[in-house]
Amino acid sequence: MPKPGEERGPVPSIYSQYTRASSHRYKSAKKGVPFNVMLVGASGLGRRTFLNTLCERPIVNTEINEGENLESGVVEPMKIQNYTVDLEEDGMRIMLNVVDTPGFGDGIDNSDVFKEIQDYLEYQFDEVLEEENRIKRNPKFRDGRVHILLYFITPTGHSLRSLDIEFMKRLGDRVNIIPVIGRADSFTSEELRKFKRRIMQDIDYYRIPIYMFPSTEDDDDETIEENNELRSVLPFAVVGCDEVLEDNERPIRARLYPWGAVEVDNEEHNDFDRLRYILLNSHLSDFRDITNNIIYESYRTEKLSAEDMDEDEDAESVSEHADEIRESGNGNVSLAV
Ligand SMILES: Nc1nc2c(ncn2[C@@H]2O[C@H](COP(=O)(O)OP(=O)(O)OP(=O)(O)O)[C@@H](O)[C@H]2O)c(=O)[nH]1
Repeated sequence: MPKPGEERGPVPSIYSQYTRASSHRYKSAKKGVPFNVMLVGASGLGRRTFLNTLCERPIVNTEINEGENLESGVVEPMKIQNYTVDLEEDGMRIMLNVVDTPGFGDGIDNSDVFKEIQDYLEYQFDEVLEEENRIKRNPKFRDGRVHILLYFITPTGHSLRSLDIEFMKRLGDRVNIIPVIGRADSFTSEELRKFKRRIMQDIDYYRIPIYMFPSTEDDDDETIEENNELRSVLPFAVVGCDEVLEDNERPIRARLYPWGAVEVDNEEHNDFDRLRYILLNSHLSDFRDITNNIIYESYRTEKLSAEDMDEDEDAESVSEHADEIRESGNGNVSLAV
């Protein structure tokens, strides 16, 4: 078996079926595009600060520390919290719904937490499936399918933890996952480069199906080049900050340290700006299309085939039962199925 970092074949991926179904950007800007993002990661990695930074307003009060009970040894169960906010990006209205998961990974056994998130994702698919099967559609139906899950990796400088590997492996075929290094200002440039490389080696070695900026045959050179470039940035190293500083009359979002400032929107300091752009602008339609055309479709096929199989098994056992009765000499059989 090859070691992490050694060459392996391509990761079997849901994205191999991907053909870009729509144009790169939504032009129907006025109506608004619903976009659902999930944030998952251990406590204290800056998920909630990231949410405020992304939305450029205080959506969640980061003064309240969701993970504060950890220090006293009390492990609170994970919560699933929704935040909705209307954003405007480049003339396009985005109805953003962010699903946060405070308490993720705080326990010793996290299998219940994985299941809870999986159930949440699948419940959204089931809701759509039910809606599609209705004779009369509900005009107010809200599609809650999660288009992208940002998975926050702890900035250890080592490799992925088994929690990260198990989680992303388990849910990679239910949602587009982008790994993100939280609190990335804890690294020097060289440390960050090595840490990123190590994580991508693990992702490759453990065959974790993350969103790898797939290109299709129909893509133009510019899109292919852009995707190649973004792939090389993975995982995105982000810094979050609620504070805005006025510097030479230009507002700057920065974390201030005795030795200097880390600017949130400065590409040389971290990848926040790039990630924000792909989420709310360049790749928003891809995330939605892949969710609808590949991930949801494969869930739907899986679910309907399982139901068909259950029905076939029921029918088979009824017919076997009927055969038994016939063989036992009672010819008048009437069975309710
Ligand atoms: N150094 C550094 N600290 C950060 C960053 N983002 C947030 N923090 C700080 O980290 C602490 C936790 O931030 P939160 O945003 O509440 O983290 P969380 O992941 O939501 O964690 P819980 O609230 O425990 O669920 C706060 O003190 C933040 O100010 C960052 O990019 N770099």
